[in-house]
This record gives sequence, C-alpha cells and structure tokens, in this order.
Amino acid sequence: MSESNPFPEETVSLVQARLREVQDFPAPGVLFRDITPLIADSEGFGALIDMLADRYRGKVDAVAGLESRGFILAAPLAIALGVGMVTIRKAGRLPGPVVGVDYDLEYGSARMEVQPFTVEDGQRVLILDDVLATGGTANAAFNLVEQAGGVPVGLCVLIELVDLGGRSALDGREIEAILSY
Ligand SMILES: O=P(O)(O)OC[C@H]1O[C@H](OP(=O)(O)OP(=O)(O)O)[C@H](O)[C@@H]1O
Ligand SMILES: Nc1ncnc2[nH]cnc12
Repeated sequence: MSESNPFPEETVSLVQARLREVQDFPAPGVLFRDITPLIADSEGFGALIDMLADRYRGKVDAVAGLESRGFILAAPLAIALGVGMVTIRKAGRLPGPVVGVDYDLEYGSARMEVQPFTVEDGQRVLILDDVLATGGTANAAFNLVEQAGGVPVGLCVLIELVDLGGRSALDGREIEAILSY
C-alpha cells in the first residue's frame, strides 16, 4: 500500500467534484473541507465506497473508523468488505474496558479510546478517516490498534492536508490519500 495515488482518476474526480470548501470554519483562518455534499449524493458516496472496497478487498480483516466523520466512511466500507468495524472514539464515550491514548492538538490535547475486545489478536486493521491534518488523531489510532492486539496495516483518508504535516508525524506508517491539497 505505498504507491502515491493508487485510486482511479475518474472516481477521484467524481468524488472531488462533490466536496465543498468553507473559509473560516470552525475558526478564522481555517479552510474547512466539507464532505457532506459527497455523502448526501448516492452516486458519489457509492462510488467512493466501491473504490475503497476494490482497493482493500482481501487485504484487511477489520476497518477502524475515527469518530465522528470517519464512522460515516468506515461503516459502509466494512460491510462492502465483509469485515467488522472497530470504533475509535473520543474519551469517555465507550463503556469499559477501554485503552486510551492522549495526544496533542494544535492548541491543547485530546484523548481517543478503543475497547480492546473489538479487535482480535493479529487482526489486520485498516484505519479510515475523512481528513489527515496534523496527524495527531491518526497517530493515536495506530497506537490504539496496536495496544488492542491488532496490526494496523495503514491509514486511508479521503483528504490529506499536506501543509499540516500529518505524513511526517506518522513517519513509517502506510498512508493512502484519495485527494491531497
Ligand atoms: O490530523 P488531525 O490534526 O488530528 O486532524 C484530523 C481529524 O480532525 C477531524 O476530526 P474532528 O476532531 O474535527 O472531529 P469530527 O470528525 O467529530 O468532526 C477529522 O475528522 C480528523 O479525525
Ligand atoms: N481543514 C479541515 N477541514 C476538515 N476537517 C478537518 N480536520 C482538521 N482540519 C480540517
């Protein structure tokens, strides 16, 4: 899983055409990449999930979604692949037992958690999210999958925000991005 962009151009364009940019959301200076028009469109959403299923079929035993936008993508992909979905959630939302990882945000810190009994020992887990920015969330997810006994085979994101340095923060991890800005 290491070619620069392994996804078919035609589907990538179809997906890209359904994304929206919102300046100064949720804070001044942020250009927010809004995936809601894509998932509101059955053709676009279906094409995205079919493309991801073609890419990962037979290569993974579970899909881990990162709360909350990652869940929207991970659930249909898991069904399409015929595997289960692991939910990696913000702190305090999953009943125990959980394992957690604290990580830094641009300002402040956060914590993600997973229930280890939702990951089988040695299971190959694909981590899926909508956006890779600084990489803090994804890095926590890699660590959580490992702590739970799984083998994280890589991260797939719909959108990589290159200037925010997530790829460097995840040095050595497999990352596939459908779109990069
Ligand atoms: O690479 P990072 O700097 O960690 O940022 C990426 C994360 O930020 C967004 O989630 P957010 O925390 O806004 O939550 P949401 O999905 O609930 O909106 C996005 O969905 C990623 O999970
Ligand atoms: N610019 C952005 N747009 C959408 N989601 C994000 N998560 C972190 N940065 C983001």
